[in-house]
Amino acid sequence: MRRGHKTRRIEMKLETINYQAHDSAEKFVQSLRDTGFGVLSNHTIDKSLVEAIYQEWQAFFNSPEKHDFMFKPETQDGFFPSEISETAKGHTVKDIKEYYHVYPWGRIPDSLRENILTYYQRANELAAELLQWVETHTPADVAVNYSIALPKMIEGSHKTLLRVLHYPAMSGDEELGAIRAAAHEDINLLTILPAANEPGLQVKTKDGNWLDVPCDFGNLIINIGDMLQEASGGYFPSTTHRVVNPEGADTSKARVSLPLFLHPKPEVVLSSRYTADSYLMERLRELGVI
Ligand SMILES: O=C(O)CCC(=O)C(=O)O
Ligand SMILES: [Fe+2]
Repeated sequence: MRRGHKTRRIEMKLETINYQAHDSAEKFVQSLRDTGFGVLSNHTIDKSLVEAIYQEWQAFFNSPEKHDFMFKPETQDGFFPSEISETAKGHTVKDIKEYYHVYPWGRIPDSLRENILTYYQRANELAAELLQWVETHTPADVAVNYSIALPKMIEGSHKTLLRVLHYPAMSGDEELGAIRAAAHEDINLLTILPAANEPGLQVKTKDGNWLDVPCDFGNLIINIGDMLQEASGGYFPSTTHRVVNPEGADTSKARVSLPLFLHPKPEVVLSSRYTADSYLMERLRELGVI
């Protein structure tokens, strides 16, 4: 799947919302409701910290040291090489990516600890605030179904996952049909993602077109995952997205990105059908990573 069909910009547009504006909460939640995505500028996450993380982790992925941190299937922390990385739900070809799962309790290379854990903490603080925005702007008839307040669901959670993703430069012998990240939905409540160092992220609109997500460096991209869709009875849509391959001169460029997947504590009730734990286990089995 190459970038064959043109991205159209008509029916839907992702507005960038100024975090500092007086009506930012309302606008942000409206954007999540309409598109599954919200893009924030002027937020509290330091650009230079993100830049430093991109650089030092790119060097880590280019070094053989990564193999000393091979992930453990029981705990899911550590390095996931491209040979075993995800195949998106409903797809057969693996994504062209490798990644590292950072948990504060997990293994992290010493030289990378400080920046990544600082980021983990700051991004989680902002995330709690954004979940409060969502809570405040959820209609009462939807909010009655939240088993506890949304920010409470992630408070003290050991499951929230920071993934450092490395999409290598294209080698030319990628598997036919493989892309950097095939179309998928995220599993968790919300995903917080600083704009990556290269473009490629696209979101699927209601009428099936692919739209580029604004990727100005310094933007923060937030999207709804399946757990929030489940907890809100479908009011907040978990929107399909993907990362397309670069073309032309850009094929020689690697891409690094840093999604934080907010996961509730395992015992949190999402709906009459699922707890956070039962939901996650079902999805990880489908992904073939457990
Ligand atoms: O790399 C990106 O920009 C997005 C990655 C993503 O969607 C994911 O890992 O779930
Ligand atoms: Fe995703």
